[in-house]
Amino acid sequence: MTATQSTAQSPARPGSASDRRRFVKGHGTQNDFVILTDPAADLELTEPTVAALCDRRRGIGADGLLRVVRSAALVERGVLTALPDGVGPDDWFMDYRNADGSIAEMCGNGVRVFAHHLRASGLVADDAFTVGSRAGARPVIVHSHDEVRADVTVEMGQVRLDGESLVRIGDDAYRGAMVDVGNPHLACVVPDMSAADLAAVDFTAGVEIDSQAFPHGANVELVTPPGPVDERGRLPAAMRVFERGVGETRSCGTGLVAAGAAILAAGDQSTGTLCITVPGGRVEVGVRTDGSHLRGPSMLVADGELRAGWDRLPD
Ligand SMILES: N[C@@H](CCC[C@H](N)C(=O)O)C(=O)O
Repeated sequence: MTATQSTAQSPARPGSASDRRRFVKGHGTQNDFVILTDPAADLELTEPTVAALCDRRRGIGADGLLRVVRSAALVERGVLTALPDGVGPDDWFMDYRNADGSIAEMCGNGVRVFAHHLRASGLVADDAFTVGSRAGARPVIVHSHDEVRADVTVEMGQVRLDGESLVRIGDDAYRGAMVDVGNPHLACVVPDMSAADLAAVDFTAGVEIDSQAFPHGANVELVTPPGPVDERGRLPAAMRVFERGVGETRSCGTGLVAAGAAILAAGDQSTGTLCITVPGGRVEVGVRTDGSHLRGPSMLVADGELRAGWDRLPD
């Protein structure tokens, strides 16, 4: 990862190359991220570099990378051609990359962890603020936080359902709703599927979507039909996810919202609140006619510093 001139031997000063090698590791319901704070977009995040950093053997290991950067800096550096809808030049921008190095428009769990990091590091002093993403502005509320834990709601924007498609997983085919939550999803509510059936699905048998329906790929969710509403009026369900650019992850925030919308649509409803369990925990999803929200935990588990030249292969 090149960050202008290396200052490997000098002490860290704000904005120095050494600062830009500092990272935080965090997760939202075990969807895990490496966070790099790079306000002026000095880092050159190439696909191979991000993939190496997210690799669980060669690098730190994560489902994705979150670069913390000022929105205006991404435009100045040509990473973005223009500010996305509703994003101001001074907003902190979540520059999200999947573990394979590819860019994705949005990451719901990522926004929770990103907001927690901004708040815990003092980069933001309020509990309510806006995070920029390629899918547009994402307002957040940090209900509570300390250095390690937070409870965060993200306003996830409009959910769009647009027809149906199929996915093959091994020898089985599942039909699902094509859902746009800023990024593409195929959310399959599988009739009669129990939580035990869901746990037994083998994603390693191969996951094949229709590339004509999803020319840019898609994230795939398998979801149980909902149970009876809980004491807070929320529909409970369980979900597993196979993410574009990553593989199976233990949670996916945009996928949870897509699953929520698909569950409601399967019951001929377009609005409602759900409590969805994933392998990494549980979150609340709300779908309204004018938007949606995701509420759940964030954990920041470690701070560290990459060594200069970490990404150079041995001779
Ligand atoms: N884990 C994320 C989604 C990350 C992006 C996704 N893999 C894609 O390529 O669209 C989430 O929490 O939403």
